[in-house]
Amino acid sequence: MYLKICGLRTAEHIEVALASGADAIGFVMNRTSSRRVDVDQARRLVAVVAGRADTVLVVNDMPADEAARIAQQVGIDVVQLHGPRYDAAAFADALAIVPRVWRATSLADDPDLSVGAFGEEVLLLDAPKPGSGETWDLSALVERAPAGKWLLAGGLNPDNVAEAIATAKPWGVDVSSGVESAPGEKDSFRIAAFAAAARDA
Ligand SMILES: O=C(O)c1ccccc1NCC(=O)[C@H](O)[C@H](O)COP(=O)(O)O
Repeated sequence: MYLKICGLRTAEHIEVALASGADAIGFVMNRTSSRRVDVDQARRLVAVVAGRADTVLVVNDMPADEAARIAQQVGIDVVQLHGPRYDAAAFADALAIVPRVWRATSLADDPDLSVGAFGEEVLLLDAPKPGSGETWDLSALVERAPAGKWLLAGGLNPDNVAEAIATAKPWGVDVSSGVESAPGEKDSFRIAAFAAAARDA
């Protein structure tokens, strides 16, 4: 079970996530997010990860090519284009700069659940409002879960992730709010508990 912990902003919580078995560390560059980091912060945090996991730049209000250039500049492995504003041309713009792009969407926004539809390496299926901690009805996935590398996200937490995995049978999971003690404030114990619950699912 591939595990992404998203919205990290401190070396302390990156180390906890890595020690807990995280395969990916997400950094958010969204103007209004409580988890946002700037380019200099991202550069420093990438150095903390030091190749021990995939690093992911998460954007939804920035042009795809700008996000790709930032990722290339600071050494982030993956660009996660989040939401319906990113069409096939946007993915092509990003892929012309970096080799690894992920597509994040919701069932409401995009009925095309085929991994790779826009050249993405991984498809992330999320609640309609990203980073909100809101859960969504996974029953629609029981018959329509995609084949290949896809991440389940949206309102996951240490208490519900095992059931979510059993229901949707994803390739991996992604979490942000569910491992926080307050908006933007990651909680080491919840990170470890989430990772253990996902691993044991
Ligand atoms: O996390 C954010 O603040 C955010 C803001 C704007 C666009 C995307 C954002 N996060 C994307 C992610 O990959 C989150 O991990 C995912 O939406 C799950 O979030 P949560 O429901 O809080 O676990």
